[in-house]
Amino acid sequence: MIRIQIEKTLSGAEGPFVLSLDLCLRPGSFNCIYGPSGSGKTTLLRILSGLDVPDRGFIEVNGCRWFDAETGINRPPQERRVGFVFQDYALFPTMTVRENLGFAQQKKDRGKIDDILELTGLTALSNRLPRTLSGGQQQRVALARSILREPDILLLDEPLSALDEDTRRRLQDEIRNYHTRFALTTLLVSHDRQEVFRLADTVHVLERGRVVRHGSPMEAFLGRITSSRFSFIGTILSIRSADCIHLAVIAAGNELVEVVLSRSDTQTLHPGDQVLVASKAFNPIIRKLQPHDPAPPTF
Ligand SMILES: Nc1ncnc2c1ncn2[C@@H]1O[C@H](COP(=O)(O)OP(=O)(O)OP(=O)(O)O)[C@@H](O)[C@H]1O
Repeated sequence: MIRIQIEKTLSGAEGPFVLSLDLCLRPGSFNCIYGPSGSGKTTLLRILSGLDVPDRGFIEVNGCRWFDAETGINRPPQERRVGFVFQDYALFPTMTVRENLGFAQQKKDRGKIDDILELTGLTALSNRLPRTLSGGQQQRVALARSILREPDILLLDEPLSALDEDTRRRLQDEIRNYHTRFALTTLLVSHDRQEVFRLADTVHVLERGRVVRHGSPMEAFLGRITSSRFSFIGTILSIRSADCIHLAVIAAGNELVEVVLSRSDTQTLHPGDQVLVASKAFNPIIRKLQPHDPAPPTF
């Protein structure tokens, strides 16, 4: 169990505010911190990894205090078993893939590196330098490196946000597989609701340093546990008028859909807005796609 009870005053763009958290992460759980820019998400990850220090509180990992403001305990980063994956990969540019992985190990264990290279599909790339790899391949190396450390907690700070949609999806599946296979306790920071839905068991919605909602992604984002309604979250790409109606083109994952807007919607909605598209009377026909099926049409 990981218990985090901390406070830290931060200097926000609109003045100081307090990052004040009381979180309990179950072993093997996949947790997400979701919130707007500047709400304190990265600071939490920095505090957990020992790169930043809270003003008050404690962090306890599997019964061991990593930080305790009262007793003065503050384990340095190298004594915390943390795997940290950033958006920008943070690989050593002059080291090969294998050397990057070897650097993460305290006791060099070539067999284990071979296993993880195999598992992450990196064996054929093991002697390449990071700059010769695609973004997705580099991030796979960063993930492999963080798993090799056998972390008590895996911290993922918007790890996929620089990648294209297809690569993101593939790596989301891989992250979830590694999380399960290595029985990791994972804390993901993400801006992306679809990513949170795909990956997280529990989401904490952070606003100006405080958790304003938490629960399953369904509970936290939609305020309900189950529903027969059809709904998805997407981003408005454009709004146009055709004859007497207004139409919004909305991107949901890789798909584009066109939705009719009411006149009042056109005054409050703008391109770039994230929206929930829902239909109460939805009676879909559903069929499993086969490998030989053509790609579904986009509208
Ligand atoms: N050590 C610190 N002391 C005081 N203020 C800080 C410190 N570290 C970060 N801040 C401020 O706290 C606020 C939150 O920063 P943080 O990077 O945690 O936000 P975030 O939610 O991760 O944002 P983004 O999504 O844009 O990365 C920012 O205004 C930042 O300038």
